[in-house]
Amino acid sequence: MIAKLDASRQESAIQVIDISAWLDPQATSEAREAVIEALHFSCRTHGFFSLIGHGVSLDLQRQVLVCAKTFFAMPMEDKMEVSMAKSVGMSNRGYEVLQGQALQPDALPDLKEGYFIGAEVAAGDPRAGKFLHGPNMWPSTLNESDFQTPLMEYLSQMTKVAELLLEMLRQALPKPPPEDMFEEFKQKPSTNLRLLHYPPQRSFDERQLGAGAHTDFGGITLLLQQSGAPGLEVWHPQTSAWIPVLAVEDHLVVNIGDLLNLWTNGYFLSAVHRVINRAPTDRYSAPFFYNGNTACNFSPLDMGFRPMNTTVQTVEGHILGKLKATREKTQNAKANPLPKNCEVEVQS
Ligand SMILES: O=C(O)CCC(=O)C(=O)O
Ligand SMILES: [Fe+2]
Repeated sequence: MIAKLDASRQESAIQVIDISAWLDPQATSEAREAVIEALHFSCRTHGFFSLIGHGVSLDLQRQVLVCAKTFFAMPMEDKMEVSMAKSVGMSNRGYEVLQGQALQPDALPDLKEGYFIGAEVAAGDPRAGKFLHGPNMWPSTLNESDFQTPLMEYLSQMTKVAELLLEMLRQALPKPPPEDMFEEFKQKPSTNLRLLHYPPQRSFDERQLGAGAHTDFGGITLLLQQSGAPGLEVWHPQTSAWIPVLAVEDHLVVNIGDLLNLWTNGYFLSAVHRVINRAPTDRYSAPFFYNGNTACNFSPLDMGFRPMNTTVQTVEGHILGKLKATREKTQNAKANPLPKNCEVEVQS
């Protein structure tokens, strides 16, 4: 059952956090401490916040959204030239067709199409083809300087912002763990950028969403939204309400993924979220996922507030386990098919 949007929360309780004090060598320790406190609050209440003062130029952010519009406006044959089916092994690169993903097992396939790139791992590298590692696939019809260059520059800048956030999040923990907590995790990290396009939603079927309700499996996500084109909603279990997240220019929406939730033994929240494009116009967004070194071992920290789960696993094992569980739920949902007029084939 999909709950109704809570209109009284239109202003959104998702906090705006300005981290410029962490990029300014002249900033006072009080100013830096205030940022840590704000992060602590947001990661304990929603696991979501809206980031400003991140140092990424507005021009580059706009270029990324232009890249998304340009890519999705191409003829289908040009998009299929870089179809994900052609990507190396489990690298997860390239184009995913509309309704090619079903993030919510009991809903219809997502009303979105996507194009995925990540940290470049050459075909000859021993990691190529392993989960989330491999060469990017660039459409031959687009100019390198207009497409590949800004996207790779953005990926690189997002990686730096994510790593700065990790350090701040470490300091936001009540008993800050050792400084090297994320050292191995940050070595050759798996990073992914997705360009997404959500056409206007015309279906009145409540199981039709742009992106079904889900949590992100990795470490941390930084989302660029087209300003004035909202659609992202965060589930707030305490009030059983979907909180809309505003789409404001220069704001990057950050959320904690399941990996950091588990690593902090549940201290930082990984919130369920979804997207519905209720507007009559197209919506474009670009989430960046920082999954860290997929071979890195981690086990939950003792936060002193709930029983410990001491299982040690790799980042890859964790994410693949999450994917497997979602696939199994989807299979179960398929075993109880939807009414005929709602059936849509899920493509993998
Ligand atoms: O497009 C958005 O606003 C969010 C997408 C998202 O949650 C995801 O890709 O994990
Ligand atoms: Fe997500």
